[in-house]
Amino acid sequence: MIGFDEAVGLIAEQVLPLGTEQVALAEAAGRVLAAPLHARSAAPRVAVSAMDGYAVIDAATRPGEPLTVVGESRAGAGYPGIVQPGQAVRIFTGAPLPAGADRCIMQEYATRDGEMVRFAEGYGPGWHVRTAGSDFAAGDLLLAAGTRLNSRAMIAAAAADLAGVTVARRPRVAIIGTGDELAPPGEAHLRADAIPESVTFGVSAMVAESGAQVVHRVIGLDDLQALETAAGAALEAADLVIVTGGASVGERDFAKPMFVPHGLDLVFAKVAIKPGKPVWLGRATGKWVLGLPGNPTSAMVTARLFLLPLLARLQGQPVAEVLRWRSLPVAAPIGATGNRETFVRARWDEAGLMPLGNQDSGAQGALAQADWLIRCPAGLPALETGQPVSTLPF
Ligand SMILES: Nc1nc2c(c(=O)[nH]1)N[C@H]1C(S)=C(S)[C@@H](COP(=O)(O)OP(=O)(O)OC[C@H]3O[C@@H](n4cnc5c(N)ncnc54)[C@H](O)[C@@H]3O)O[C@H]1N2
Ligand code: MOO
Repeated sequence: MIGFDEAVGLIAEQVLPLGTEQVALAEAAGRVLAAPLHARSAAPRVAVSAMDGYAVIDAATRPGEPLTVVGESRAGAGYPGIVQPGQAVRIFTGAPLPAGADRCIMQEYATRDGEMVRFAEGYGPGWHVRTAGSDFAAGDLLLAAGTRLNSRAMIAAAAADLAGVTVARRPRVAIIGTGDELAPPGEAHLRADAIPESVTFGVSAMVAESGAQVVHRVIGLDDLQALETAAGAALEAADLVIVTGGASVGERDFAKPMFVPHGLDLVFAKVAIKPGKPVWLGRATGKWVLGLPGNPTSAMVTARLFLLPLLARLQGQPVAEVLRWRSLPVAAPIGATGNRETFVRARWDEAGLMPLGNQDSGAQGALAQADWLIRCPAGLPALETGQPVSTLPF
């Protein structure tokens, strides 16, 4: 059995990016950039107005003194002439500042009388001009390689005036849930001894949230021969196969045996953590195989701690991208930690970081509340309210 840091270290070291592809910007949301993204042109490309009002020459403008309005500048159609002393140009937010003008005065300060306009005292100190390149210059690095294109990053990528981007190939993921007791949600109540299959739903959601693609999802009975066949099909379809359940030591725990005929080569099996000790990682037919324990809370905690780093590496990101530990004060006492490093489930409420009352590794209801993990090293004495703990968003 190895420790948590050692297991993550093996993922960081051994899992390599899958490769890259070019995609249209419209298809790029959620993907990870595989190359740095530089701006094609400056933003704004020319000086523009930040307000609706009038473009003027500051040195030739005084409160109360009328100016002649000689034209208009709209976003998309600037004023073609050069503003002269005694002149103003009607201008709108985002419109190019006319040549000659250096200031925009908000229309709230303007009194218009036919072709003439006058401004009230107090229109300063803002000049309301966004100078060319004040956001970024042509060639500026806007997004580093490894950045996930979230909603904010998509704005920057589009503003760079690029039609397409180079991104990491999306990992194809197959998920196999195992267990004779599992029934599709909605059908478990129809059969004695059945329970609703929940774990692959949570794992699929996590895969999708991390930019990968679930290409194959099956539930297998505890029958080794059938599971071996299912393993073969999953390995064929995917870059990563996740198998849930059957990770423990019972006679019907087939998660590892089902991959043995496919040449399973283990990277680690069992990690000294609670929950999730039976988690394991291996390779078969050149693909990655991650085994998660069947207990739903154990499955989701180990998915957070090992699946996300694995998917990050496959998409060219460092594991630190998804394991950003943050020190926060705990809002209630935590009992002493046993001999396994423990990841306590917590939620953020009005008092702050609150450990959940239900820490059962089979919990499903409490999982929905658990939006933080608290990392407690093995042998840690009991903690009092207010003590700092190492945390990770769950
Ligand atoms: N003698 C020992 N027993 C157990 C040990 C051990 O070291 N010695 N480890 C325990 C730990 S820790 C865990 S975690 C579990 C892991 O067990 P498995 O990965 O073999 O999981 P299963 O036995 O298949 O299932 C456990 C539990 O979870 C339910 N389950 C499984 N899959 C799903 C699913 N897709 N959706 C909903 N629920 C699922 C299953 O019905 C069981 O209740 O082993 C301990 N035992
Ligand atoms: O470690 Mo198991 O994951 O406690 O239930």
